[in-house]
Amino acid sequence: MSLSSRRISSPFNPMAGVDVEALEDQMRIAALDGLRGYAQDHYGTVKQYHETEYISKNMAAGYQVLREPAWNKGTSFGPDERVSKNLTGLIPHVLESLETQCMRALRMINSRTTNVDKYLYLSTLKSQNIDLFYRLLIDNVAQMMPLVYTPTIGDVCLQYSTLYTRPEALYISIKQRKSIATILRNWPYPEPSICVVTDGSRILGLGDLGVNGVGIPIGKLALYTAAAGIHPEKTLPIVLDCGTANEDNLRDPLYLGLRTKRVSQEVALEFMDEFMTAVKEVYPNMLVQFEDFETEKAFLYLDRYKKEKCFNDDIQGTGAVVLAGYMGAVNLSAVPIEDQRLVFMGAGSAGVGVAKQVMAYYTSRGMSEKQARDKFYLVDTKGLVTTDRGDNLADHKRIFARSDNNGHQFSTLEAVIEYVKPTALIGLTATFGVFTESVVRALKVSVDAGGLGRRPILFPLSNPLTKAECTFEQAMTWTEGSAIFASGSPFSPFTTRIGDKSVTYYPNQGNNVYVFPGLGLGAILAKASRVTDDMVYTSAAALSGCLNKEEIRLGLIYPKIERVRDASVVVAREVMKAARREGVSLLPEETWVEWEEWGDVALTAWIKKQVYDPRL
Ligand SMILES: NC(=O)C1=CN([C@@H]2O[C@H](COP(=O)(O)OP(=O)(O)OC[C@H]3O[C@@H](n4cnc5c(N)ncnc54)[C@H](O)[C@@H]3O)[C@@H](O)[C@H]2O)C=CC1
Ligand SMILES: CC(=O)C(=O)O
Ligand SMILES: [Mg+2]
Repeated sequence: MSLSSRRISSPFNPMAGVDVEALEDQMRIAALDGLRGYAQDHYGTVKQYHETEYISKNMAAGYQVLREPAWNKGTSFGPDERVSKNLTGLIPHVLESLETQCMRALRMINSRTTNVDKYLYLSTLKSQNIDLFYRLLIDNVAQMMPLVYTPTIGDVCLQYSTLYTRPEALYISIKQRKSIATILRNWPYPEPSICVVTDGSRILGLGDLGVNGVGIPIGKLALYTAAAGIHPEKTLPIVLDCGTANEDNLRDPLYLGLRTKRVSQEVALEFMDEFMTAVKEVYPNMLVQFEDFETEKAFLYLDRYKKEKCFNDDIQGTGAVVLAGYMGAVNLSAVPIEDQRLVFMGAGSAGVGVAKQVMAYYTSRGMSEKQARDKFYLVDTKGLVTTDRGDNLADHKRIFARSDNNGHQFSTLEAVIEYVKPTALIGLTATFGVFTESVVRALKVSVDAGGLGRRPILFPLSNPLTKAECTFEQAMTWTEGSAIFASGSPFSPFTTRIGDKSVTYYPNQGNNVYVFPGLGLGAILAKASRVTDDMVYTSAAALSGCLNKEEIRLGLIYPKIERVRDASVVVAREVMKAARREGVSLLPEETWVEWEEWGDVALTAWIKKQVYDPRL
């Protein structure tokens, strides 16, 4: 037996044959078990002895400046600042531009072999130098966004118990429900403008991840800053810990959340009421984005708090972004909008949210609600959603339940396609591969039957990539390149040979990142007292008009991701105007009168002046 295994081999030793390392591991865990519990293991109020004090940037000096990520400029501190802040000698003598620092960071990222490692590097950078992190993200958004957001963030959430090194959010456990206001006040940056909150119950398509879902609010808020320029100090990620149904997490000794089953919906609702009350008390102007709550809670909270300053990204943000893409796709498809028949695979928060937005578009074009609803066929795990299917339909599905099926039920997607002959297929199931070859080919056949040159709309929108209903390559291969394609997470372009020619197809990313940053920015800048349906709808219409000539030439339906910041400004501007129309903007009337005189160009310029754009 090798010495290095540290297995005790002497026959006289009572520990003979014992693997010491394994034993030490067990002992470590046992020791931890003794400690394991919660800092505050009761439901009482936490006493706070003093208010959080915000240190002023101008007062800080030396190491304190370098350690505060919002103040640290690394090697870009100029000579005067180095003197006034006592930094001389604490950093290398060289003076570098932000761009040079970005080059170093890029080189580091490119040297890492896994995406999670790249994420970890970026996350460390964010905790050291916020301006550098955001400059890098903004200038390299196509490369960085998949690292800080879907798909990598999905892996990060799955491994969060192990990857955790430092807090980046507020963690509010249901055990601390009497202290929510105190916890909110402990956030180190004053007066946040926007929070993204989840209870981790449906993280992307990965299910219930409990507090490990916190990566999603962190990632979404990084995009609020990168894609819309909301100042990073004004963003607040929050995870509400209500327990989890995730057995892997419950078993993992490193899991950071409550080690209990998820509390009942009734208790979760009381907790949510307390949370929303505390938010109103502590940060009355803060916009709340609900994110990745499981279906029933998502709809319930959106309805319950509709008079508050909040919106649900999965229902409304996704609805708006897919509507925007659909508007463009209809034009490319050569199928008149009246002839479009849409099959939705997945009838949850996103599926129904999208169907409702598209329906609003139809009714805005003069169709009656019934005529509009007739265009939609929703499918869930039990098949086509019908009024007489025999199960107890969840409330959110009822509006789209078909009653024209003459008693027939359709339990598979193939059967639905055969029956409906759709022109568009939208996937929001969180299930990889449900758009099989036969499904996609059947979609193409039903579209081809309508006439030459018609193109199917195919949106496998589930996240992350491991949950996509089909890949881009599959979509292009099975439709001979004719599908108008959008996916939730980014696919690479696909190049193939047709005869002796090489042809490259370009995918679209149909992700709510094209909407929520601009919607949030618009609501904040307009000082909207709430987010109305019209503001959400307007965000879709605004986004659909954002394509430039090159994007139109390439047959895209969304702006390239490199232009997401331009799109967000347009979305924000139109959302602001919608807030005014709807009477929810609390800006003084004179301001609006002035803007109306100036027009869109001036309002756009004003928005651009308000936003964060790290340049030293
Ligand atoms: N691209 C984007 O911007 C967005 C994408 N999503 C993605 O959409 C997916 C679903 O999200 P939610 O609607 O919030 O989840 P959900 O849990 O509310 O809904 C899922 C729906 O899919 C159905 N379903 C599941 N497996 C199925 C199968 N094999 N066949 C037919 N139906 C099936 C369920 O019955 C349910 O109706 C997730 O993967 C999420 O990441 C969500 C929001 C935005
Ligand atoms: C993109 C997003 O919000 C989701 O997949 O849940
Ligand atoms: Mg989401």
